[in-house]
Amino acid sequence: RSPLRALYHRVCERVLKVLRGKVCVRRTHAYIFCECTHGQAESVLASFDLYIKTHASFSIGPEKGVFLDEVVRREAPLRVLELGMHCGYTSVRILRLLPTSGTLLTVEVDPLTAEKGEEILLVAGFKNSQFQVLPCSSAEAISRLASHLGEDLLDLVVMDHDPEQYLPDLLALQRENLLSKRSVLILNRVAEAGARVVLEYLTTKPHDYTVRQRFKDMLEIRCGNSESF
Ligand SMILES: C[S@@+](CC[C@H](N)C(=O)[O-])C[C@H]1O[C@@H](n2cnc3c(N)ncnc32)[C@H](O)[C@@H]1O
Repeated sequence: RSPLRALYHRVCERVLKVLRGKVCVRRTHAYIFCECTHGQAESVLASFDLYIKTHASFSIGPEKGVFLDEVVRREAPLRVLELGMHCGYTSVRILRLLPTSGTLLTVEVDPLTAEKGEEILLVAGFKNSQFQVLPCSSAEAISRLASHLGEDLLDLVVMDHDPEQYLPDLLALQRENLLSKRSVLILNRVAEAGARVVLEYLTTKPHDYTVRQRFKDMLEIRCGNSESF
């Protein structure tokens, strides 16, 4: 495709995105459900990636997705908590890379979104033994988490729900003793004003948290200082 034609396509995609307006959970779900090959996680992700070119979306998208993939591959986490599932894009990315005995607990406050997101995880071919959707607020989910995890601790926590909740939820995870010195946190949308307090907090705790890497407005944070890596 010539550079001029590629530019024309990008402009058309942008225009369509603006004309179609706000993020719509039902529309996203219907598109993915119809376009993807059922049972194939990669096809579900490809459909999401196509959809977000021409529709408003909350999905982290393929670039930050690759950053997240790299962390999941490296850490091979057994217990993962995701706060803010939305339609399940990030959940599918994580689930497809988990070790066989790995499980994902994913939290979504909006009941309709939680239902539609769960359907997408099933469409992608994952089983209820691999994931659980908690249709409640992050605060409620964290207060009940110990009963889901038993003796286990969280290896990976992905926060992409409400940046104003990142700090209260991190403090709640600490209070409930759900994190270890090897836990990894991924925080998305840290450029938003609401995330400022959590970033300030992290800088006051250099022995407890280390920012390991950043991609755009997504951060990887390791619990513990760099000597414990
Ligand atoms: C930006 S979207 C997440 C997108 C997702 N990471 C992806 O890539 O598909 C944020 C989601 O978090 C949910 N949410 C917002 N506040 C929440 C809270 N306090 N607890 C749980 N979910 C919340 C919203 O309803 C929304 O679906």
